[in-house]
Amino acid sequence: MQLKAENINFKYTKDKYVLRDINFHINSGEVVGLVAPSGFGKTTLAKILAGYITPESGEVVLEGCKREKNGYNPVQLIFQHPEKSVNPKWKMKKIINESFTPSKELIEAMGIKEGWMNRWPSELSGGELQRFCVIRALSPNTKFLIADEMTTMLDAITQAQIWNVVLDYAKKNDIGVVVISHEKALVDKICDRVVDLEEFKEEQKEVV
Ligand SMILES: Nc1ncnc2c1ncn2[C@@H]1O[C@H](COP(=O)(O)OP(=O)(O)OP(=O)(O)O)[C@@H](O)[C@H]1O
Repeated sequence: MQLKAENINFKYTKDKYVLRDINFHINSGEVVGLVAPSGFGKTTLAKILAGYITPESGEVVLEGCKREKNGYNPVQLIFQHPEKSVNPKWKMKKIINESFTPSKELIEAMGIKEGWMNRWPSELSGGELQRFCVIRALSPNTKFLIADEMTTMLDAITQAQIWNVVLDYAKKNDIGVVVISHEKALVDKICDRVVDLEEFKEEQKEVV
């Protein structure tokens, strides 16, 4: 299976392209880094790959898998700030079971404590909450995972624990993982290959 973005052009405002003729692909089971300086459009490309926003031109193709319009999204996106991606009016028990029931082993490996299940999102730390958001994205129907600065706000131990679980799960389930991070050491350590958006820089020009 392959997730592919071809000749992507996108702009938020009419006078400046954020993405210009961008090509990107990832195969099942691959771990691919997506790097570039701040503001280069990494998050924008992540949202396009996940189908959250539509490019002005170009195409995103998910080869070998059908995307249901109102069904589960096989391309899951995890953001840096977990508090923005959970319903504050739901308790953690409901949040973690939103799309599937994760196994006890997975919950334990992620370091989630039983006592957290009855809490509201506002009663957990950022690292505790992010563990829920990561597990929630590891459904059997997930084919690709886009981790957009997923562990940037967390301490080194929590970061390592979460990545160990994600990479182990991805390997066992043949999931492709896109790693968006400013942490070069992390990208170099876990990625099979790295795509640098800066290499497309020459083509990201102001529209006259
Ligand atoms: N909703 C929006 N409306 C207008 N401009 C936006 C919007 N979202 C992002 N931008 C702009 O688009 C550009 C790319 O933003 P994006 O978040 O994709 O970059 P990034 O490479 O992920 O940055 P960072 O590494 O800082 O997270 C930035 O100049 C940003 O200001």
